[in-house]
Amino acid sequence: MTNLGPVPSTGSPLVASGLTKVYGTDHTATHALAGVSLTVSPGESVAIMGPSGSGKTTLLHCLAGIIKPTSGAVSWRGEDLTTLSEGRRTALRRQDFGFVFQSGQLLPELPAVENAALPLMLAGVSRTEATQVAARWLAHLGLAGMEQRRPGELSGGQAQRVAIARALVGSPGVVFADEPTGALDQATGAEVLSVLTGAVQASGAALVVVTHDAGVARYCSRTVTMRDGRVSGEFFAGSPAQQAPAQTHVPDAATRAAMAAHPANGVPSAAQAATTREATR
Ligand SMILES: Nc1ncnc2c1ncn2[C@@H]1O[C@H](COP(=O)(O)OP(=O)(O)OP(=O)(O)O)[C@@H](O)[C@H]1O
Repeated sequence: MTNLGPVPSTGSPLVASGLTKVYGTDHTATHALAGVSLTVSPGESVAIMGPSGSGKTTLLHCLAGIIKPTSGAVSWRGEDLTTLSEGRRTALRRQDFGFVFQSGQLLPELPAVENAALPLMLAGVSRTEATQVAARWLAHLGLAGMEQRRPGELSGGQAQRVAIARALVGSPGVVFADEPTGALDQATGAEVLSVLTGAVQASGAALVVVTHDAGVARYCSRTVTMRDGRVSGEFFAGSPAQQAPAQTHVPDAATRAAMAAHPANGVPSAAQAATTREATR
């Protein structure tokens, strides 16, 4: 489980069906999800976009088993996350999923390599082995020589690379990223997205990324747009939205913005991503 290297994208998809989520009750009720069905296949990268309040983070949290939907199911490797106990969901999240958030997720007192190694140590891997694997991921992500730096001694982009390493050390089936570039300037954000998608692809995991950044479509195999708690559009890398098997066929503003940012030649390979990293260093 601790080898670093390409892993075949096999296994079962993550399947959400008929998700609804209502926060609060009666007059305070917010219908954050109003019936969302989504399948994330092994190895694919899905960007979730849409206006503020459209339900993107709520969807991500339901898919990842962080919160339970009000109704609907999330099927993963033969289990329905929505029916599991809190303890079992926590264990499954640690074992099968990786997470990258906007910022603030690293422990300030730990060096980069130990921050990246944490999921393995929590899973019972020895400190020596865990830090070796983490160091290999840090090197793969362009941070060789920075293993002993604490988060306060890293730039925002470097800190996000440590967070990406941490999300990947445990060989997760799915990596969930919520606004991973939200705290970064545009150039650094693009670089981090390139690193994130390239590394997740190299690991064989699937990626679900919530973002406001239309440029993210450049790096993902599929973009799903949301509005008012529903999927409002969907398109695939290299395909015009009109040809995609979308749930709604009229692309909304977020879809059009993402399409406009999409290059004609589709998703960059891991090698291209690495080239981008080299070029931007
Ligand atoms: N814990 C909560 N309690 C009550 N309402 C919530 C809670 N979390 C989210 N909401 C509401 O649910 C709706 C969807 O929120 P969500 O955070 O999923 O949207 P989003 O698309 O991710 O927004 P943003 O882009 O601003 O982060 C919003 O109206 C929000 O105010």
